Amino acid sequence: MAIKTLGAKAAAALDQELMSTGAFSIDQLMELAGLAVSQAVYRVQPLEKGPRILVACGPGNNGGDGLVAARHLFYYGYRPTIFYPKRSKNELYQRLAKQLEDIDVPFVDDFPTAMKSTDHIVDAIFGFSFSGEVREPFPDVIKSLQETKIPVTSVDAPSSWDIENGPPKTGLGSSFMPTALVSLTAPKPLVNHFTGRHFVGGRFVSPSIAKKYNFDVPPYQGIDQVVEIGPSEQKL
Ligand SMILES: NC(=O)C1=CN([C@@H]2O[C@H](COP(=O)(O)OP(=O)(O)OC[C@H]3O[C@@H](n4cnc5c(N)ncnc54)[C@H](O)[C@@H]3O)[C@@H](O)[C@H]2O)[C@H](O)CC1
Ligand SMILES: [K+]
Repeated sequence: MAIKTLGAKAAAALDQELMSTGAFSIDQLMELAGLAVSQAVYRVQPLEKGPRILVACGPGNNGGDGLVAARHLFYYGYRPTIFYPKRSKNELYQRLAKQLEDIDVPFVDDFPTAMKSTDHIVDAIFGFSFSGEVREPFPDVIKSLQETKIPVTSVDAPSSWDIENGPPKTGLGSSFMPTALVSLTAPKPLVNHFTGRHFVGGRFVSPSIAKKYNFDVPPYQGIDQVVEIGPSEQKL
């Protein structure tokens, strides 16, 4: 089965549709997206492989997914730490951060130092609204992600990759290949350049919406919020 992809504009339109005619709130979508990410991390980084998870959060909804995933991971028994250098004033993100502070999940300012004592990294910096050159304060973070040997799970997109065209041809991000990627709702065209473990999550898309946007709802099993897509299915 070949997987169909969803471009950046279509992904944003689909999000809007879920929140308008679909009657979902952003909180609901983000909670389900973050839950899916936490389940993918549980598979890539089982607790016995090390419980310390550093979650790098960007300023938008991709970062919000990271905050939600960190909370679920805490309740699974992991020890998350949050790097969240550009905190949004939006009330939703403030509540997500407070929920983590209330369970004593640490927020750190120094990413390279935090990397020295983690077993896994979640890249929730940029998702489908990323474009152009990476701006401050994130270039150093992307550089660290592309150089590290610590496994990285990226949320929706490897941060710094172009949503349609994948990694930059040269320079920052050009050799960033995360261990795992969790595509939310549907894979974006960048997956054609991705060679790691690929999960699809976001088990809230109705059959009619999937049909309208011309992608397949993956075969979720049981109570799973993610499906791992095999290499043969990656090829378009
Ligand atoms: N469909 C779903 O299943 C859901 C997906 N969700 C997640 O939401 C993101 C998309 O969120 P959005 O807020 O639109 O944008 P991003 O988080 O990707 O980034 C926007 C943020 O980043 C800044 N920015 C953009 N480009 C740059 C740059 N070159 N340098 C620095 N900063 C940049 C921009 O200014 C914004 O502040 C999607 O991928 C999913 O992860 C939702 O949770 C809902 C359900
Ligand atoms: K990301």
